[in-house]
Amino acid sequence: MAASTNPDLLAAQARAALDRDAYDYLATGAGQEVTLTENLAGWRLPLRPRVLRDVSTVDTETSLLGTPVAAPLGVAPLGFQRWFHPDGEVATAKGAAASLFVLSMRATTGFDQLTPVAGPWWCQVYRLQDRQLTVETIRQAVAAGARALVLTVDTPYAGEKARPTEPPAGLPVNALLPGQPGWDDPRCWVAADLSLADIGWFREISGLPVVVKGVLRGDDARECLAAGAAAIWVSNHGGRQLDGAVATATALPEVVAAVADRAEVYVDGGVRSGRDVARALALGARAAFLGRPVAWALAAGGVAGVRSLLDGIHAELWEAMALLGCATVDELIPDLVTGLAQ
Ligand SMILES: Cc1cc2nc3c(=O)[nH]c(=O)nc-3n(C[C@H](O)[C@H](O)[C@H](O)COP(=O)(O)O)c2cc1C
Ligand SMILES: CCCCCCC(=O)C(=O)O
Repeated sequence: MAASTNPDLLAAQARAALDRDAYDYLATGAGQEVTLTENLAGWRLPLRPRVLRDVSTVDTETSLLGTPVAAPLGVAPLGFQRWFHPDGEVATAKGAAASLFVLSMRATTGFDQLTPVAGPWWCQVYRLQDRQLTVETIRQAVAAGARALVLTVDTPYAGEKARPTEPPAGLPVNALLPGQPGWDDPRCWVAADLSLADIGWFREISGLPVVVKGVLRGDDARECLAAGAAAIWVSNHGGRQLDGAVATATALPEVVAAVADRAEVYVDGGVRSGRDVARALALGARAAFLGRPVAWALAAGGVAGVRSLLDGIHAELWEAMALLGCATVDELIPDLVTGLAQ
C-alpha cells in the first residue's frame, strides 16, 4: 500500500504493480517531455514564511463552486483507470470521497457504479464529433449528480506522446457513453472545431457551471469568462499536449490577474506535495489538482492508497500553512512566494 506522498516512491510502487504499457501510458508526456519536466520545476519557488503569527488553529477548509471541501485540493480527470487497478474509477472515487473528484469522460466505469461511492464530483467532458452522443452523455452525468462540467479545451487532437499509449483490447474506454463505443469509433473523437460558443452550449444543455480546463493565457481566460465559464483551470494536460507549453506555475499569475476575482481559478501539473498546493494558493489559485500521483497511488494501493495520498497531501498543506504563518487559506498570498505585495 502507498503510505507516502513521496512521488518517486509512489511512481516506483506503481511501476512494480503495473505492466510496462500501463506504466508508460501513465508516465508519458508529449514530444520530448520538456513541459512534463518544467511543470515539476515550476513549483520549486522558495517560500518566505512569516513568523510570530497566531497559528494555534489552522483551517484548510474552503469551497469550490459553492461545495464545501476540507482542503483546496482535488483529483484531476484521468482516463482509463481500470488499466491501473481492477476497480479503477470506483476505487479512486472512494479514496477521494473527502476531496473533490473529477471523473474523466474517458472513464472505464459507468455512472451507475460510481455515484453510490463518490463524494462531491464533477464530470470532465469533451465535445465529441457526434454532438448527440455528447448531449446524451451529459444528460446522464447530470442525472447521476455531477455538480459541474469540466470542459477540456487543450485537446483538439491528442498530442503525440513520447511513449506508447494504445489501450489494451477489451478495456472499456468509453464506459460513460451510451452504447460504449470502441476506441476507434470516430463519433467519440474530440471535435477539433470547439469554440467559445461551446461554453454556453454546455451550460445550456446541462444547467451546470462550466469549468474550462487547459487555459494558459490571460486573454483566453478573459474570453472564456465572457462566454459564460464559471471557473478557469490552468493546465497543460500534465505536459501531454503541446510539448514546450509554459509550465502551469509560470502561467498561473497571468491568468489570476486576468480573471481578477471574477471567478475561481484552479491549477494542475506537477503538483506533488501540500507545499506545492500552498504555493498554488499563494499565487492565486482557489485549489490545486493532482493527476499522476493519484494514479500511482491507485495502482499501488487501491482505495487505501488514494486515501493515504490525499490525507498526506492535506497534512502537508496544514503544516505548510502553519509554518508559513497562515491560519486560513485566505492568508496564502503572493508575498509568501514572490516577495511582491498582493
Ligand atoms: C494517465 C493520464 C490520463 C489523463 N486523462 C485525462 C482525461 O481523460 N481528461 C483530461 O481532461 N485530462 C486528462 N489528463 C490530464 C490530467 O487531468 C491533468 O491535467 C494532469 O495529469 C496534471 O498533471 P500531473 O499528472 O503532473 O499532476 C490525464 C493525465 C494522465 C497522466
Ligand atoms: C492517448 C489518448 C488518450 C486520451 C484520453 C485520456 C487523456 O486525456 C490522456 O492524456 O491520456
